[in-house]
Amino acid sequence: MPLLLHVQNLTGGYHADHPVIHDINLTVNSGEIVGLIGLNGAGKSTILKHVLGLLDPLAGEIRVGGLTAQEDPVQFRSRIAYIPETPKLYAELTLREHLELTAMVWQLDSEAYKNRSERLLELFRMSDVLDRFPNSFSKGMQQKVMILCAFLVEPALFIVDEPFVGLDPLAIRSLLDLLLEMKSQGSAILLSTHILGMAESYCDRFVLVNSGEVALHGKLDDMRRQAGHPHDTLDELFVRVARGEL
Ligand SMILES: Nc1ncnc2c1ncn2[C@@H]1O[C@H](COP(=O)(O)OP(=O)(O)OP(=O)(O)O)[C@@H](O)[C@H]1O
Repeated sequence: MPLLLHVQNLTGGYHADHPVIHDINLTVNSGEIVGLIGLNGAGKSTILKHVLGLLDPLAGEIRVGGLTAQEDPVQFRSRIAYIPETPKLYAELTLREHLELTAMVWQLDSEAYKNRSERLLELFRMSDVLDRFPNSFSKGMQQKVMILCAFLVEPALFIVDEPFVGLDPLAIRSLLDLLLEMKSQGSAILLSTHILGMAESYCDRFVLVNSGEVALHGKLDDMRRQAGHPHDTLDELFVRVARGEL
């Protein structure tokens, strides 16, 4: 499996004199879902912001398909679609215009746009609100706009930050099915979530961060071995790390 995302010795944060993540190493291969998990404030979103190129590393390096954001910001960014924790929408654009703008920026051809958008709108039951403005949408519907835009692009790398909050069970199922579909088509997916049962079922590997550092990583069995608790669930390992037992 080709290496898609390579984060090497990343130290970073919001102020040069106050790093909040330290010496982070993680990889995501093509065709793989990696779960990024940790307590509130552990540093997950900060890692994701660095991967997206929204923050500059204080030390270390991030490569997507072999390229850093500094070498070629446009190419770097074009390989990534991001589903943020909180929907970020344009109040003055309808759902249709959000989709059209996304297609334009990512230079989708009209056939791919038509096929993908029709399927996604139907899957997430949003066809009827195509010409409405998102500020009239519920929170879950707003989250769906972000999801539709990301899956429209079908990028090499998906960055997904706590996407399940506010979604109804049908939408959660559709999102998980789509992530599995993208994975089988060769996309790499880095998924941050607090829903550990879901992470355990869907992720191939994990990176468990605690206080800005990687505490455990690998497949569930690797982490059990690192922790010395061969029968733990992901949830039990998480609690041990959070309590400072490991
Ligand atoms: N915009 C910001 N400016 C300064 N510090 C920040 C900012 N955002 C987050 N932090 C700090 O960075 C640290 C890591 O926060 P981060 O948002 O990465 O955690 P998280 O693991 O994503 O948490 P959560 O599960 O609550 O989303 C925390 O100490 C937080 O206070």
